[in-house]
Amino acid sequence: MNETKISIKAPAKINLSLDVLGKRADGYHEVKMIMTTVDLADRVEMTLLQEDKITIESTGGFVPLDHRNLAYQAAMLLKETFHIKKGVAIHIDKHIPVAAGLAGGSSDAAATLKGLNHIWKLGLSLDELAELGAKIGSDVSFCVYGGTAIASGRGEKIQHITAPPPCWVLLAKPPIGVSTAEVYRRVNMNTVVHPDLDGMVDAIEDGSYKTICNKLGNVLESVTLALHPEVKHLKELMLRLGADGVLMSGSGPTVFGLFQHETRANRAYNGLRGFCHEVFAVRLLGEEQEEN
Ligand SMILES: C[C@@](CO)(OP(=O)(O)O)[C@H](O)COP(=O)(O)OP(=O)(O)OC[C@H]1O[C@@H](n2ccc(N)nc2=O)[C@H](O)[C@@H]1O
Ligand SMILES: Nc1ncnc2c1ncn2[C@@H]1O[C@H](COP(=O)(O)OP(=O)(O)O)[C@@H](O)[C@H]1O
Repeated sequence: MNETKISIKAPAKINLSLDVLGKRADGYHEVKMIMTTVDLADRVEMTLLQEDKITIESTGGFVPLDHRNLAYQAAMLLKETFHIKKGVAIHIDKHIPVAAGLAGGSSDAAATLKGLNHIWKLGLSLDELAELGAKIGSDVSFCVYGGTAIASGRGEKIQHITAPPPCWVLLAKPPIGVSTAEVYRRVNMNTVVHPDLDGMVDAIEDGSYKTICNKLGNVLESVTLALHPEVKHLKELMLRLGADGVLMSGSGPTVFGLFQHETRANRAYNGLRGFCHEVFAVRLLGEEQEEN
C-alpha cells in the first residue's frame, strides 16, 4: 500500500538536570543534561504532494509558517540531502507552549524527520535521523528518540538511560519570552554551581523518586531568574501548592513541579490556573514511544 499521509506525536521534554561545562570555540556551550519526555505533545501530520513544495499550517500557537519553522527546515534538509523532488504539506496541531524551554519546535522537527522518512521511503535509522536533526538544532537529536537520556556535546550526543519512576508533572509557563542564546551568553563559568548530575542518574536508576526530587538542578535557572523574578515566584508558589520538587526547564521560562499523586497534582493545577494562563498537569512519559 502506498501511504500518502502520516501523523506523528511530538512530545515536549523537560531537563531534570542541566549542567554547562564550558564555552566552545564555535559559540555553543558544552553541556551535560538529563532529558525526559512528558505527555504534552504536538501532532504533526504530513501529506505527500506531487508538486515540489513544502507548506506549513499550524493551529493553536504563534509559530512562523515559512522557512523559519523547524518542521519546514527538517523537510528541506531531507529534500536537499536526498535530492527529493516531491513535496509535503505539513500540519502542526500545536499544544506545547512556544519558546518555553520545552523543545516544542525541536520535537516538531524530529516528528517531521520520522514521518517523511516513512512516506518518502528513505529507509533511515533513528541514529541517522538524529544525526541529521543536529543540523537543525541542539535538542532535535534527543527528540528523535524521546524517552530518557543523558545529552552531551552541545546536546546532540545521546546516551539512553532507564526511565524515572512514573509521576505527575505540572508545567506552568509565565507570559514572558526568553532567548535561549541570551541565557547561555549570560552564564558565568566562574560562578556556576554545578548540579549533581551523576547523583541524578543514580537516583533514576535506583527508581528513587524522593532523591530525584532532591537532585533537580539547572545551571541556566539562576540566569533566567535574575532576568525574570516572576519565574522565582512561580517556583515558590508551586512548592507551596505541594510539589515534591520544582525546577525551570531548559532556558525557561516554564517551571515544572513533580508530584507522586494525581489528586495533589490536580489540586495544584487548579491553584495555579488563577496565576498563569498556560498550565498543564501531565504524566512523565520517560520511555521511548511508538511513532504514532
Ligand atoms: C537550553 C536547552 C536545554 O535542553 O533547551 P531549550 O530551553 O531551548 O528548550 C537547549 O540546550 C537549547 O537547544 P536548542 O533550542 O535546540 O538550541 P539551538 O537552536 O541549537 O541554539 C540556540 C542558541 O543557543 C545557544 N546554545 C545552544 C545550545 C548549546 N549547547 N550552547 C549554546 O550556547 C547558542 O547561542 C545557539 O545559537
Ligand atoms: N514548529 C515550531 N514550533 C514552535 N516554535 C517554532 C517552530 N518552528 C520554529 N519555531 C521558533 O523556534 C523558537 C523556539 O521555540 P520552541 O522550540 O518552542 O522553544 P524552546 O527552544 O524554548 O524549547 C521560537 O522562537 C519559535 O518562533
